[in-house]
Amino acid sequence: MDMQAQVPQEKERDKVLSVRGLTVGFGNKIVLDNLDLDIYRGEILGFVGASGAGKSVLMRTVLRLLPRRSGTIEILGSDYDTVDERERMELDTRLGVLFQQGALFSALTVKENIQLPMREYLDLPQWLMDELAYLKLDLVGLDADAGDKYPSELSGGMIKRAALARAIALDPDLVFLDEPTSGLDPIGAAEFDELIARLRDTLGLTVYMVTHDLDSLFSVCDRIAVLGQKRVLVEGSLEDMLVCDDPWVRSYFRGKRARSIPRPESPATSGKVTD
Ligand SMILES: Nc1ncnc2c1ncn2[C@@H]1O[C@H](COP(=O)(O)OP(=O)(O)OP(=O)(O)O)[C@@H](O)[C@H]1O
Repeated sequence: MDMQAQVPQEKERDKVLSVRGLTVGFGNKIVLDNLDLDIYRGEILGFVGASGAGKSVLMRTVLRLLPRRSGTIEILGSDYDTVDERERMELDTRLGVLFQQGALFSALTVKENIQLPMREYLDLPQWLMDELAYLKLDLVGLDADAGDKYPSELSGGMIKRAALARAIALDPDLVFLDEPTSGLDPIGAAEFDELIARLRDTLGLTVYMVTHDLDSLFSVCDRIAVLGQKRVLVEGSLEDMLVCDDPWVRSYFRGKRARSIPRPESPATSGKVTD
């Protein structure tokens, strides 16, 4: 038998999220119109776009926090609309989220915040949830002591790390990070970027990162998608962004702010601008 014939020459990359024809609006205002987006396993996707373009709306819609007018959303190959309630809960556990302000509950300790998703979705004894919470704290570079503190007792950087620990509480496949480095000083932001890259490497996480932070885009993102004109206007590598002729992309990646950031050696092909 010809074994060669059984091995696909080019296996399609594993999609963790696939959005097709997504339209979202509020009243008369359409924010996203017929948008398509894929995220592949193990990548860090940086998602950028002008303020008000709809980055948060897209993230919240994918998380089912906002209704959509049309379109399909597949998580790990399953369509939310066609699975039953049990499978939907299972899919929810495969996603982790870090909202922009950290969004920890102020009346709960860090450990209790991390354990919230465990209480909601799993049925585990307290001692095991404690062990897991300490494991997550360690993974995000926080000491065990931080577990007993309240959010108000933490620095901004520690709050981000604690919120990340909660986002990975259920060992998700895909984490959504909404401007994770906003409010951090450049060193804190660079350390947080390194942490995200490390978690991707050690846990095999896939990361969807909404960001305005050019340093993050230049240092940790494998692929960049730009939201504009109510859809994904252009997607590709950083090199693709640097040679893209769209005016917003050009001023964002090649404007004054970007000048001090080291450029890759050789820009490759032009970014894929979608119709
Ligand atoms: N719940 C809502 N009701 C009505 N309009 C909304 C709602 N949420 C968002 N919008 C509108 O949708 C548009 C996109 O908002 P969104 O917050 O997604 O932008 P963004 O790209 O995340 O911006 P930024 O970078 O400033 O955070 C804005 O015009 C906003 O006013």
